[in-house]
Amino acid sequence: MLIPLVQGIRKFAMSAAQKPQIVFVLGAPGSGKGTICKNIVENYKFIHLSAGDLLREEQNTEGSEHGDMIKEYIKLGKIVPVEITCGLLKKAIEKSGASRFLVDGFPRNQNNLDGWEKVMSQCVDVKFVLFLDCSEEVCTERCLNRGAQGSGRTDDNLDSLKKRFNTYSNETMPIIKYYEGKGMVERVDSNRTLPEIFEDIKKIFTPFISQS
Ligand SMILES: Nc1ncnc2c1ncn2[C@@H]1O[C@H](COP(=O)(O)OP(=O)(O)OP(=O)(O)O)[C@@H](O)[C@H]1O
Ligand SMILES: Nc1ccn([C@@H]2O[C@H](COP(=O)(O)O)[C@@H](O)[C@H]2O)c(=O)n1
Repeated sequence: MLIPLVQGIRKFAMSAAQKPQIVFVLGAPGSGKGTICKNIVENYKFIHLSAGDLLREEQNTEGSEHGDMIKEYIKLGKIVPVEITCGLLKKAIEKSGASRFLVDGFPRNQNNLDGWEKVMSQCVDVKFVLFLDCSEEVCTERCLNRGAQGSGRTDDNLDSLKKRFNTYSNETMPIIKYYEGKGMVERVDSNRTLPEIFEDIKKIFTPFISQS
């Protein structure tokens, strides 16, 4: 049975001023989402929630009814149904009780977005999308290096990466464009070195924190 998303929603209902603030972090596989989120957490008061990490954790949880399905989806670079992913995110947000979250790798497709809006839009405040824009060539090299360095990920190989990039272009880019249309995207060129990227991150997050 899928995790019931509405479970506990009453407990989670809050006044507008108290709603947790969410920044979505999107970009191609290997664009640096996890690395840059870590840097943001070190410098600003955010909790980092990676949808991919939560799914990998669920996949490895003994007795999980979704484990086998998640394993298959990850290897094929396919997007897991939102009931599972949003359920994991919601549970982590509620459990943390923090006020600011970086939600990394979500929403990845229209199903993710619809499921999130249905269940979360009343309880949280999505502030903007941090879009890490990076070429496929650079991203592929980074993921293959990560695999060679022993990431242990089943999808850091050329075959899975091709599929992950197809999913990114066909399903995730339209979501980024949707948020762009709403004037909610902060784009950072993440082909560059980490110090260069962190300079841009500072320019986005310092004013955001001081205004919010
Ligand atoms: N700007 C950068 N320059 C060089 N290497 C980088 C840079 N950013 C990230 N890396 C390295 O590239 C690899 C992928 O980075 P990271 O895991 O942060 O990407 P990601 O977008 O979270 O990937 P995924 O979507 O596959 O989980 C890591 O090994 C990381 O150390
Ligand atoms: N919203 C999401 C996020 C991730 N997945 C699956 O996990 C894989 C790895 O994600 P990373 O963010 O760690 O690269 C991804 O390719 C998907 O299979 C998902 O289904 N939904």
